[in-house]
Amino acid sequence: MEKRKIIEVRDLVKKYGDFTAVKGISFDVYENEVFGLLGPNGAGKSTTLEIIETLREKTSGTVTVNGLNLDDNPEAIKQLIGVQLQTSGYYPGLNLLELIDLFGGLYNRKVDGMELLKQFNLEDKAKEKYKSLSGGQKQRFSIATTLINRPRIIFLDEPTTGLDPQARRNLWTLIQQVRDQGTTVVITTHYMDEAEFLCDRCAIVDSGKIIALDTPDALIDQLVAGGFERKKEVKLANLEDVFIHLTGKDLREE
Ligand SMILES: Nc1ncnc2c1ncn2[C@@H]1O[C@H](COP(=O)(O)OP(=O)(O)OP(=O)(O)O)[C@@H](O)[C@H]1O
Repeated sequence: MEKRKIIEVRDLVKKYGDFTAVKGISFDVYENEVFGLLGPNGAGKSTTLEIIETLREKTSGTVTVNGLNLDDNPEAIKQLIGVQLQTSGYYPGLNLLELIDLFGGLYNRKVDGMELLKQFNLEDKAKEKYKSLSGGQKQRFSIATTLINRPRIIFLDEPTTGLDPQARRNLWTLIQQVRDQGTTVVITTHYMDEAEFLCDRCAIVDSGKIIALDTPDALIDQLVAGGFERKKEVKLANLEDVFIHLTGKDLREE
């Protein structure tokens, strides 16, 4: 079956003064996939994401979201997307349920806050304040809030930075569940293990250009077909496997 394009980016350029951060990139995101923008610090991932999210002006190029041109329909695009709010938006006096109600009100949506918290394993924290949560819980809450306006697409900028291995794996599973329930997910990351596990397709961005774009498997196969071999013998497990084996898969933060 032909996959439907939900985001189309063509020849996107972003200049900050004399510096060109994004140098004419083009890519499509298909409906219902996890699409990753991978790259080192400063590659232009966040800039690209923020332009599609209507949060940053582009210099040139075309962005289309669900058939809507970004130049003509930014407000309509905002209705279709879910973005992670800055933590400064989490009023310190409110608990998680109250925050969800507040955000729902901003979007003019009635939200079942408890159900949303349950989906992200946070039901026990409903009456807690954001600042009392662990790092993993904060990230889970932040991702939960992207779903409040029932968006078609959510954008997650480095969602697992700073989390321990259990919390990262837990978050990967939750992100896949969000996709499986029908939401397209666009993430940025510079963790290749994360991209390999989580992304259906990914674009590797370097110095403002896309230098490769495919499924993780296809990218690896292309490298191997070109004669690449790892110098070291591949071990059957790595140090993270040892860590998870010894400390268990369960989240520790509760
Ligand atoms: N407001 C700005 N003014 C000037 N330069 C900027 C601005 N925002 C970003 N840049 C520069 O543009 C380049 C791309 O930044 P961007 O944040 O998009 O990269 P990134 O790939 O998301 O990196 P990171 O992983 O570090 O977040 C960097 O060199 C950055 O210094």
